[in-house]
Amino acid sequence: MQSVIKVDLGPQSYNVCVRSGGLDELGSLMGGLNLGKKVLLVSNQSIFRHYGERATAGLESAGFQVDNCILPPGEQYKTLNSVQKIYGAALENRLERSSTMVALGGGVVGDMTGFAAATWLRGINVVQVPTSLLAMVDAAIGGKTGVNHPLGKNLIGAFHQPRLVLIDPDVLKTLPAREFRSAMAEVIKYGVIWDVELFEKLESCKRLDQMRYVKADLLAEILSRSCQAKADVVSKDEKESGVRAILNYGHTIGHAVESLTGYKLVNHGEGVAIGMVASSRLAVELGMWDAECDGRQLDLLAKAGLPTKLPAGMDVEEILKSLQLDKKVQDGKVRFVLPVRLGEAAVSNRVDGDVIIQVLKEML
Ligand SMILES: NC(=O)c1ccc[n+]([C@@H]2O[C@H](COP(=O)([O-])OP(=O)(O)OC[C@H]3O[C@@H](n4cnc5c(N)ncnc54)[C@H](O)[C@@H]3O)[C@@H](O)[C@H]2O)c1
Ligand SMILES: O=C(O)C(=O)C[C@@H](O)[C@H](O)[C@H](O)COP(=O)(O)O
Ligand SMILES: [Zn+2]
Repeated sequence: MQSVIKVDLGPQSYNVCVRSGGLDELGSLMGGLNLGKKVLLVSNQSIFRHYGERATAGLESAGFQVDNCILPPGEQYKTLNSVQKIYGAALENRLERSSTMVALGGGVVGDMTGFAAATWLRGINVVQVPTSLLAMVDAAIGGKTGVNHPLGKNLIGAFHQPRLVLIDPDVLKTLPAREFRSAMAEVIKYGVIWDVELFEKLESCKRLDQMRYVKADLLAEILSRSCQAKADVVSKDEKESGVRAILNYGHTIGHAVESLTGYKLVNHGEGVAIGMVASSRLAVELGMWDAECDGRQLDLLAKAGLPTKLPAGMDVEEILKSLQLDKKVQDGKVRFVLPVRLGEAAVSNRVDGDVIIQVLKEML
């Protein structure tokens, strides 16, 4: 599998390179990009155990001087405290303004490394080497970086575009099944908001809950269509002043569920799946989207093995409070991304609290 997708942002443009076995070529691909000599490779313990040696060897053979910073795995560590550890490693290894941080990992490593790179010395280079399907199709592309606040998801962050995104799909062979399922939420998201053909392809696949049931050609198509959708949207609106907000479909309620469950019980993709079910129902209530499409989305999420109900015991009033921390809130009013028709979504501020409560109660 080999393809290149361009994120078109004028002088800040970069490529998303999809290459089987590409991990070994990390150094040579970075070699032509004027990225300085020093590299800080940031990863987590389990990913580094699998892939750290190969990434380091490739970088060193291309002439880079490599140090590393290994963090504990898990969304609960997506904190300023972990970023402080990256700063510590940057200081210890004397990273310079021309140096580069390389994120080798899932979205958690990617978001934190991107944020550390955005802020260290007021901004140094970052290269994203996503290892989870979710990070490949979404998190590594587009330059949103950041960490969680104990009360809210991604409340601290910056836009900082990578210089290169290198996807080696071969590393997915070690990805746990639950993480494959979570990523399918973001893939289905692209189908609903942007790419109706992708949605229909997913519908035609019998099993979507584990990678081994998905044919290699469909997996390749899922990967490239998703990266293309993300690149298209980001290229139109880098900093979410318009159309980019649709990438937040399912995230308003999803983020609330993630943070209220302590970033442990429900992972990102699962939160997004729950949020997509809720947003779709809200859109039906508002007469914006038909019940048949709502049903098709629900079936697809269920087929992918994703949750479609709120976790037991969740307090609807607490969710409502948490929604106020969403970054799309404008003049104190929560705004939702709602589907309009398959392949199209829009931001709405017409959703009243009582309808949200009704929909959430039905999802308990
Ligand atoms: N910046 C963005 O645009 C954006 C987009 C989507 C999601 N995100 C963020 O990404 C995060 C979720 O990302 P995620 O789902 O990758 O979670 P994650 O980074 O926690 O990775 C999930 C788990 O899979 C493991 N893992 C990753 N790759 C592996 C591999 N190849 N082999 C074995 N294990 C592997 C990780 O160690 C971790 O335990 C959330 O914090 C979310 O907010 C950001
Ligand atoms: O790239 C975007 O824009 C997105 O919204 C993609 C989302 O999948 C992603 O989870 C993002 O981190 C959410 O951003 P936030 O601004 O709601 O924190
Ligand atoms: Zn997301």
